[in-house]
Amino acid sequence: MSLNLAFEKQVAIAAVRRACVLTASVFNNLVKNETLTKEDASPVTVGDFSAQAVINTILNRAFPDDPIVGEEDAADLRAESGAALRKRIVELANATLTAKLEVEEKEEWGLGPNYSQTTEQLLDIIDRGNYGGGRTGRMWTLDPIDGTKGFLRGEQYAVCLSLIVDAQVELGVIGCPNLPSDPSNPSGPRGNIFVAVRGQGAYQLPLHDPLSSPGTRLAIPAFTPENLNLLESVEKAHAKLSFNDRVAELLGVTRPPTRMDSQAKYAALSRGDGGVYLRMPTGVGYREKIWDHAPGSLIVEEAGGVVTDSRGERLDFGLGRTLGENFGVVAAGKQTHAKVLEAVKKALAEEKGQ
Ligand SMILES: Nc1ncnc2c1ncn2[C@@H]1O[C@H](COP(=O)(O)O)[C@@H](O)[C@H]1OP(=O)(O)O
Ligand SMILES: [Mg+2]
Ligand SMILES: [Mg+2]
Ligand SMILES: [Mg+2]
Repeated sequence: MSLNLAFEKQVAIAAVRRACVLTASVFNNLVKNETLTKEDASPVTVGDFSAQAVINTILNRAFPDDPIVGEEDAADLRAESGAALRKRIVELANATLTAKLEVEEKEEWGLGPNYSQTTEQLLDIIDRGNYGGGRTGRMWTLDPIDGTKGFLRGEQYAVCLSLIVDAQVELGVIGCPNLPSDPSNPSGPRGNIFVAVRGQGAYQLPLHDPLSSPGTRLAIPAFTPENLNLLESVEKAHAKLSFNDRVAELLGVTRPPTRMDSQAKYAALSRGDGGVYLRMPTGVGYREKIWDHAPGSLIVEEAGGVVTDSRGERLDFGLGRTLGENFGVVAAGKQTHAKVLEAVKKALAEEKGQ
């Protein structure tokens, strides 16, 4: 049975939209113009912390009892050495929170000109993201900037928020400020929000139009080997790309992979802009974090896809802040997924035989 999460969805979209405006301005002011000196913090750190402060403020006001599993914590900001960074983050978070209300937003969420926060309040609110996760109850997951390397390159990154209830993702929202609205027109308008509520479908909305809900419904198309391609990380340290090449070969894929940073890969897959998202561990013991997969996996499922690990098992969001032992991620449309899983198992067996 689908939960009625209309209010949660409205709040989550508004929170992600505000954070996307913030991160885009950090990029334009601090990254592109290189106004941060070497002694200053990295722009991505400024963006991460202030975006988490903004989203946590809104969640805390709208859902005061809900815990949040967020990527960042304020320990470094509280240190004496964090003074310059702290000042920048407070300025940026307050500028974002006090901006005028959009039609779908409410003052009760701590938004608008009357809601400037103190430094202490903002540090505490960043630390509202320190929940350890678990199997029962409601919790939000937040990655304020996912794909930090892509963010710095001016390429893909994502602001990622989800609501998990009893270890099942029920709501997912991903903001992709740099993703083209129409994949067939890559130089056309950019900036989209992807949203899904379990049982209610997945949708794409333009980032800059707060009245655009519900948006365009997404459905993963069927693929043949000729038009199939893989979505994968840009960063070699994040996934085993040589393994992907072997799987593509086994599947008879001839198109080159699409390399893209962040959970924008799940968004791209959900609209058929790439047929498989394959992310196998590099073997260094890295554990995937729940905030890196929760919203994306629901959006793909609601677009008609299947998301499992390399054993064919569902991702387990009830183990804490991570997904536990890393068996990789295989995401694709229903028909494609079964074939990809078979190829993945074959490639794994080949590796073992070597
Ligand atoms: N060693 C690693 N292996 C896999 N993923 C990693 C590793 N280090 C960081 N990440 C995370 O991988 C995700 C990006 O993957 P991709 O390269 O596919 O876009 C990010 O969430 C990034 O964290 P962060 O959110 O801090 O950028
Ligand atoms: Mg991330
Ligand atoms: Mg991040
Ligand atoms: Mg990070």
